[in-house]
Amino acid sequence: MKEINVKASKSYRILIGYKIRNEIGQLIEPFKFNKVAIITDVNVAQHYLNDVTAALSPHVPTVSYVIPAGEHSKSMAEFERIQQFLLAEQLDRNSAVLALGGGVVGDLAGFVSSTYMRGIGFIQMPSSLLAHDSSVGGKVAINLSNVKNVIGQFYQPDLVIYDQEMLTTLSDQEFRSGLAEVIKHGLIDNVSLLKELMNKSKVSSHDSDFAHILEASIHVKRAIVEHDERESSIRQYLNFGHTLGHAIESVYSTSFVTHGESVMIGILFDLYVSDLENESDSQLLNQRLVDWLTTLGYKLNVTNWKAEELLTVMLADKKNDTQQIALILLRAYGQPYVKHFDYKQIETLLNGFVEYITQHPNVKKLC
Ligand SMILES: NC(=O)c1ccc[n+]([C@@H]2O[C@H](COP(=O)([O-])OP(=O)(O)OC[C@H]3O[C@@H](n4cnc5c(N)ncnc54)[C@H](O)[C@@H]3O)[C@@H](O)[C@H]2O)c1
Ligand SMILES: O=C(O)C(=O)C[C@@H](O)[C@H](O)[C@H](O)COP(=O)(O)O
Ligand SMILES: [Zn+2]
Repeated sequence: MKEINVKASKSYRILIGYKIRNEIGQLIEPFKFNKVAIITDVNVAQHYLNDVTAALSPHVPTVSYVIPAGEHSKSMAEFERIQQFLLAEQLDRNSAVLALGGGVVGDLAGFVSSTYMRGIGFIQMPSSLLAHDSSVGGKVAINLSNVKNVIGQFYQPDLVIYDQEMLTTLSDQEFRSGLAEVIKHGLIDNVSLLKELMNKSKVSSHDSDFAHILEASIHVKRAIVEHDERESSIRQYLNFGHTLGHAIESVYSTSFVTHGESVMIGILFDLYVSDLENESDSQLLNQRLVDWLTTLGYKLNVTNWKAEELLTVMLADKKNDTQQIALILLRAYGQPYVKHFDYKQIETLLNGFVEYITQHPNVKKLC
């Protein structure tokens, strides 16, 4: 079992290993919770709820609540239903919520645990690759209207338990979604991780170097969170690709686009703008990068660019200041900075990007 320690306002351990879901009972014993409510979604429940319940219940009274899978569960309605459940099950301040699932379950269950009785115990058991990002750092949230994560908190977990075996049941599309955040971490902070990834035409959880890649990616997140837990400065870099990415995720939500796939297009947009700002001959957004991402299966264009709707959503981004839209840009790989633009500038940049990406013959359309 590997261990990574996060030193934030609350310090906690991230434990990573094969089949460690079966050890969850012993692992949470030191916390002496009087009851644990497992929150999971239907897909994850089908694979892993029995195992986790069986491992927990000899150690602590355990109840479970299963939500529908998908982003629409990060809602006020689902938030309220879980709060009602905790109340009915008589959880108290010595109890804990255990999020067994991907980023949706983690964000929602984390927000519930941060608000129920003004905050109870919170254990993260990430089940998707993407959740190597979402389970670390304490951002918990739900969506409102079409704006992502607009109601939320910074609420660090007590413990993160990452059973790598659970990644083997992820679909290719969901794996690719999570890999986008790994590539993001490489681009903003760890160029040797990026180089290692770019030498591969396929990334799989069965790869011999996968554990190393996963840990390197978690370390990027850990280090940034430790430095700026509440996003007053460099934590914004973790939002690389997310200004447009979140807008794509919201505007095309009925087309089953994942978070990571949307963010990957947002990353290309941020690189496109970076190149314009840098005025250098070497292009960060280049044919090699586009070809590599296409080989990995990313679809980097959309059929019908709804520029006005995307811009409206971008205007509600949490990084904005007085209607100035923030983008995370790179001076070079591994050298991020933040720059604000007005609506008209972003509109022009987006039109230019659409023209650029549409010229690439092999680029597929996400939706
Ligand atoms: N809090 C943060 O710091 C942070 C970071 C990144 C993303 N996010 C949020 O995370 C969410 C995306 O997370 P996600 O991609 O994990 O989505 P998700 O939780 O919806 O999981 C993706 C899909 O995979 C299924 N799944 C999960 N684990 C599985 C497994 N082991 N086997 C089979 N199926 C499995 C789920 O049921 C779901 O259908 C978005 O809402 C995003 O905003 C939050
Ligand atoms: O942890 C962070 O900080 C991030 O920005 C990580 C992102 O990958 C993640 O999608 C996060 O949920 C975005 O947060 P938001 O504050 O932009 O809603
Ligand atoms: Zn993200």
